[in-house]
Amino acid sequence: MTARGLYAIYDRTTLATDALDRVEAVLAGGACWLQYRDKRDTGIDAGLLGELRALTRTYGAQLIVNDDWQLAQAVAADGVHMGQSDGSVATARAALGTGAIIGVSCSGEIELARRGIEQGASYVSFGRFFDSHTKPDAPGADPSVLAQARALGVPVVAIGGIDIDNAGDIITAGADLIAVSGALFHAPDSGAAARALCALFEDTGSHAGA
Ligand SMILES: Cc1ncc(COP(=O)(O)OP(=O)(O)O)c(N)n1
Ligand SMILES: Cc1ncsc1CCOP(=O)(O)O
Repeated sequence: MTARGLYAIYDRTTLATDALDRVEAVLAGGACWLQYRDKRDTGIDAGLLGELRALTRTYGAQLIVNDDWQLAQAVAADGVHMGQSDGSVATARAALGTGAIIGVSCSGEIELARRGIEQGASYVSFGRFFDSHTKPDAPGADPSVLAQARALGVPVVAIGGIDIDNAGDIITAGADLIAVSGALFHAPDSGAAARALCALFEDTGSHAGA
């Protein structure tokens, strides 16, 4: 499993339609992980999740469900992303098993990352690093936390307002994966945006402190 590259956040909340053509373009453009995030109160769209599962399999990408490990299990996703108020990481790990990807939100706090890993998290996510239209009220983080987090021994994810102009700096600062929503799914050409972000990983081989 690749744990370096583009982690696409498919935020159904901010899209007017399913935009599955954009999902496919982003996966064809090289995204290695895709997260399903939906903060609407419209109930679970099993058909949509089935489409995401099929598309990620076609392109060899990992499917991650935000917030809800039971839903991740029900749709045979590869993992779950858990915020600090989404329940126990240890419980999710026990239910999903050792092979599941489990991520935890750490804002800008290395101590949250340590605690998440102790409980079974397999990656840690920091941010928001820049202004985000998707989640404007997310707490901010300083990029220096990414270099610190590399010592923890799990993939380090960066999120929040990342786009083609700032992603290189965030990768250089220590991110293994850049989690991106708006700059992919609200771009004029989602496939071109994905290809450009993925290409940064070829150009940016080394990390701060590595
Ligand atoms: C990769 C990644 N990192 C952080 C978040 C934020 O998750 P959470 O804290 O659960 O907040 P919401 O996304 O639920 O608003 C994420 N989704 N993905
Ligand atoms: C879910 C989330 N958590 C912190 S920032 C963010 C939004 C990411 O989306 P964008 O790439 O559009 O800022």
